[in-house]
Amino acid sequence: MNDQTVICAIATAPGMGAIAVIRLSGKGCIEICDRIFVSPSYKKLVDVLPNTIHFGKIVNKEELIDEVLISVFHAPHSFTGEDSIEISCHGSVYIQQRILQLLISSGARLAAPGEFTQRAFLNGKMDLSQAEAVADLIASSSAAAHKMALSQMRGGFSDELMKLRMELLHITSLLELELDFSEEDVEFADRSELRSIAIGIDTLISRLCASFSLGNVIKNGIPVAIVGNTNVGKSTLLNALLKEDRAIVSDIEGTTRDVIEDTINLQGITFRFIDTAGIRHTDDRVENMGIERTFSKIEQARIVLFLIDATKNTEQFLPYYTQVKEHLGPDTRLVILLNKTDQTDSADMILSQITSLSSGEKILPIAAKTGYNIHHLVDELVSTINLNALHSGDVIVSNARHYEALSHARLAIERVITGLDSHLSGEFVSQDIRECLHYLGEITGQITTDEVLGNIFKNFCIGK
Ligand SMILES: Nc1nc2c(c(=O)[nH]1)N(C=O)[C@@H](CNc1ccc(C(=O)N[C@@H](CCC(=O)O)C(=O)O)cc1)CN2
Ligand SMILES: Nc1nc2c(ncn2[C@@H]2O[C@H](COP(=O)(O)OP(=O)(O)OP(=O)(O)O)[C@@H](O)[C@H]2O)c(=O)[nH]1
Repeated sequence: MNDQTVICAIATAPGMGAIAVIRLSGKGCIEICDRIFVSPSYKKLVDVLPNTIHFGKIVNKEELIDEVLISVFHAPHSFTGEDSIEISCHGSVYIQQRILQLLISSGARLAAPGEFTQRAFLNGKMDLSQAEAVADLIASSSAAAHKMALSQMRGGFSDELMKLRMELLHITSLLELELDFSEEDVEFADRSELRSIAIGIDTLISRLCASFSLGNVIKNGIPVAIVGNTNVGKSTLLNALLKEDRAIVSDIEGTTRDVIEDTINLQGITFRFIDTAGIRHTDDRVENMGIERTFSKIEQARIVLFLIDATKNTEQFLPYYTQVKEHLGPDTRLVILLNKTDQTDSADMILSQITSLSSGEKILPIAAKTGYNIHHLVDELVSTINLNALHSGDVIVSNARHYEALSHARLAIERVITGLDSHLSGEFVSQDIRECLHYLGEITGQITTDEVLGNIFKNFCIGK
């Protein structure tokens, strides 16, 4: 089933750069390169030692295209597990395209997105969850996302799944022993021992499932809705937070800074700030639609920052506050920000009024314009997310596909437990164990279909 053809692609980012890397993989790729490569000693790449680098020129018959460095890898000791070549050329877009075309006319074909990593998976260099982590690693733009992807790529999750698999196989072997002697009506398997193993598995799977809520926000950013009247200082606050940010600033693909979403890395975590329309009572239909959207953003947020203007009286507060609270999810944190405190002498008074009107939420006096207390706000935002699991090296599930498979696996193991409790025949218990194994196997790719693989790798970059 494995496609053995030689694939090629530009591995570096599209566009001009100092140097570009073109990679090839598959049996015959070294011969293909020899057709367009001339080394100063006329030595052929097929004759060089693996894991060596060679200077020379890329030519199209008599025409010189570039001076390059070529690295040679022999199967199975390469990223893909196949014979592979990397050509480092000068990073001109023209040169990159010319070399790629020469390779194609010499017998290689253009790689599909993720095809190198897909081959690494098919050749047993990594399991599917590790291959997916390669894409996450490339996409990671915060310290937390980077750490999580790296741990998954290095097999942290795979090891955990392997442990679960061994335990499940252990139960099956005990049960199957019993089945073999079923007509003798012997219970080889100590059911209470089986039960305690199954409970241990259930606990592990449940912990992995629970980690997804953290993994998901680390990967996709923590949604923070900023609500408040027009002119309370929402944009100014975003700018102040941007200044606080000493790490990389990135925009979520497909949105622009001046629209409604800004992503900001704060202390190594990505936050997704969602600016919303002001809430007020109005008969204007269009405005009401905007307000409805604000409520739905509040519902989706993990943190809601409710801005109020300290230079105005507290009448602005209560109607909003009640409405915001009505739309708050069970795990959503509300923080009240009293802004523009630099512009008034009565900030303390407003603060105590609001404290008595509210019900125990954190209220922080700030001045977005001067930067006053913004570092406290940052600490507050960061402290909402408990990163202990990440720092202690626990496996964190960040992939929706894995989460779904784990949820199914959990249902299956829970059926195993109820089955054992109700003295169900070993045959049926075994079936649920096999189902649990099946779902775990979907994560690592031991059980997979071309369709699943296609869906995973089509989202990779070309050349990866
Ligand atoms: N130039 C270049 N840089 C790169 C990669 C690459 O393929 N090429 N990588 C790729 O995406 C990443 C590094 N990952 C790699 C993983 C394994 C092997 C490899 O050759 N493995 C062999 C040999 C291991 C060994 O010598 O011990 C193997 O697993 O058998 C290469 C790169 C990031 N940087
Ligand atoms: N003195 C003072 N002025 C502020 C502060 N924060 C914002 N402002 C001013 O308040 C005005 C409105 O600020 P914006 O950040 O545009 O407010 P906004 O909530 O984004 O407004 P809309 O986009 O209309 O919803 C601007 O003139 C800001 O300079 C602050 O902390 N102190």
